[in-house]
Amino acid sequence: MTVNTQPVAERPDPRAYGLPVVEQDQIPDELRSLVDGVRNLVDAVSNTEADSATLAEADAAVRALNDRLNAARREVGTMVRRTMGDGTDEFGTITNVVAGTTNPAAPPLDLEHVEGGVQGTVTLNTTYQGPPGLVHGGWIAALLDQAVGSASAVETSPGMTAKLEVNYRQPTPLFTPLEISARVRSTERRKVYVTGQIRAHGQVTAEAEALMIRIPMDEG
Ligand SMILES: CCCCCCCC/C=C\CCCCCCCC(=O)SCCNC(=O)CCNC(=O)[C@H](O)C(C)(C)COP(=O)(O)OP(=O)(O)OC[C@H]1O[C@@H](n2cnc3c(N)ncnc32)[C@H](O)[C@@H]1OP(=O)(O)O
Repeated sequence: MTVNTQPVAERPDPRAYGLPVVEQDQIPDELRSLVDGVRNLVDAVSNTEADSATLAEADAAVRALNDRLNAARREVGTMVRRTMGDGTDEFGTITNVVAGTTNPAAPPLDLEHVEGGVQGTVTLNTTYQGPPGLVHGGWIAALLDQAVGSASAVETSPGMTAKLEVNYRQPTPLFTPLEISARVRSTERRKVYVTGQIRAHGQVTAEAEALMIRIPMDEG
């Protein structure tokens, strides 16, 4: 197996695949604020014990807003280009369910490029609950999938997850800063082997081994 974690200079431009690209810093502040507000709304709706009249009023207001916002929608597959801490660019779908900038269903996860991979911190509320007070195992896998995919993309080039094995070592708590990290371990042709971890209070709660397959490019 060849070990080569040097960044690949040639990166696919999503525009070449017919996908629109939005620059991260061109997303209006009003939209960022709305995303944050709706994230809080999801948490509020999930946990409310408000009376029926209040619920009916909120329901009508939300439905009216849906109609207004749906009057102008982005294309499915719209990508966002963002700069990861050290100046490295990353493309991702703007609605990516784990890290999409405009997706209120995505936890506010910003991964930064570090030597050999990525890392970031996220705190999850009850929207991501599985067992009482704990993060759902599917979301733990989703966070790790995003981290290994992102590490592979910035250290080599973008790809798809072919295999993801998750070990759940300890319960992962809600309302606690979680450190997410991933490192590229080795590469072999289009195969990229990546490991990932989630830590709470410095202890590993979940870890993953993944195989990413890079999107084929003109490299023989
Ligand atoms: C277009 C846009 C351009 C811009 C791009 C920007 C993108 C964003 C970038 C960055 C952000 C990153 C954040 C994302 C994170 C989340 C990722 C996900 O959730 S991905 C969704 C879940 N995964 C799937 O749905 C995959 C479904 N499977 C497939 O599509 C195929 O099976 C695929 C692509 C994985 C492989 O298919 P093949 O036809 O391309 O490749 P073959 O020729 O079969 O395999 C190549 C090598 O890999 C091995 N391989 C393939 N699959 C394997 C497996 N499951 N286990 C072991 N080896 C496998 C093969 O044995 C072969 O190895 P040998 O080079 O011959 O040694």
